[in-house]
Amino acid sequence: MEILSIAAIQMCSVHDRNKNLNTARVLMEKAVQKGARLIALPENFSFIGQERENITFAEERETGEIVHFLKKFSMKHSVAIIGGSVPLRSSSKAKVTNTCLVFDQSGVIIGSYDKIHLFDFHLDDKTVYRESHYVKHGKHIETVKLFGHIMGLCICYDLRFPELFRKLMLRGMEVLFAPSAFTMETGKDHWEVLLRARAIENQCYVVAPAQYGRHNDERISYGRTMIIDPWGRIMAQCQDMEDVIVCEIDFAFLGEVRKHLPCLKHIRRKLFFLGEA
Ligand SMILES: O=C(O)CNC(=O)[C@H](CS)NC(=O)CCC(=O)C(=O)O
Repeated sequence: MEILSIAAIQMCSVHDRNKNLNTARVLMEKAVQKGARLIALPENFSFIGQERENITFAEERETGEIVHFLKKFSMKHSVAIIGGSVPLRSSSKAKVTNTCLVFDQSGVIIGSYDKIHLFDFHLDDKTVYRESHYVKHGKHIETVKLFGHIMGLCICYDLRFPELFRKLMLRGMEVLFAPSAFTMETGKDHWEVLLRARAIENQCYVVAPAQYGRHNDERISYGRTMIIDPWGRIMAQCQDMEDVIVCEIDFAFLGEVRKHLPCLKHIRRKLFFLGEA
């Protein structure tokens, strides 16, 4: 299939899980009405509260409540879902994994990615993030095949580590998904630049569903959910509110970009230790 309609959803998730799931459902239904065959949700769409509470809500990969919600939606509407991220139980009681689950059009989990780089950030005494205190580092990169095309996965803070995307590209990535919750402080200067750089240097589509707005007294996310083409142009961008965008991803265009500007063929793999994908 050369053209694929993909939706990216922007939410302002809060402490109330039912409310978040309802919002997600309404926005995902809008995406279906607009013709999307694949829907991507933001990081931690089901819950944003105190960091540690993620441990309380962590669920099992196959049987959890959120997992069930996504599976049911996928089956009902025959759409594939990139499930933003959800906290899943890990081998350690004190830590969860920050995991992106991928469902095919029939609701089957066909892949998952555990966030590798964790956001430990000290802006000032009011703004401190210590993700590694309650999340276990992921250890593997992940690509999945949907609609005959290769999709790469990352989450939020991962965007700052370009070696991850080189590896994904060498595995054949055509679309990168980057479910996120960038902070207002960093997002205003870095978000768009990081995403467009990833698209330009790997000549792939980038779909970046984000959290937007004030979640609680301490926390504001930057938003600006966007979909970017392999030439680095922004195809669509959410308004500053809960919103959904849908774009037609054109794999023939991706082929044209790679043919006319063959920089991926000019990589000096040995010099930069990029032998194995
Ligand atoms: O913990 C939650 O509830 C949701 N998860 C997040 O907000 C995560 C971990 S704290 N945020 C980021 O990775 C922001 C990265 C970022 O803003 C940057 O790289 O500048």
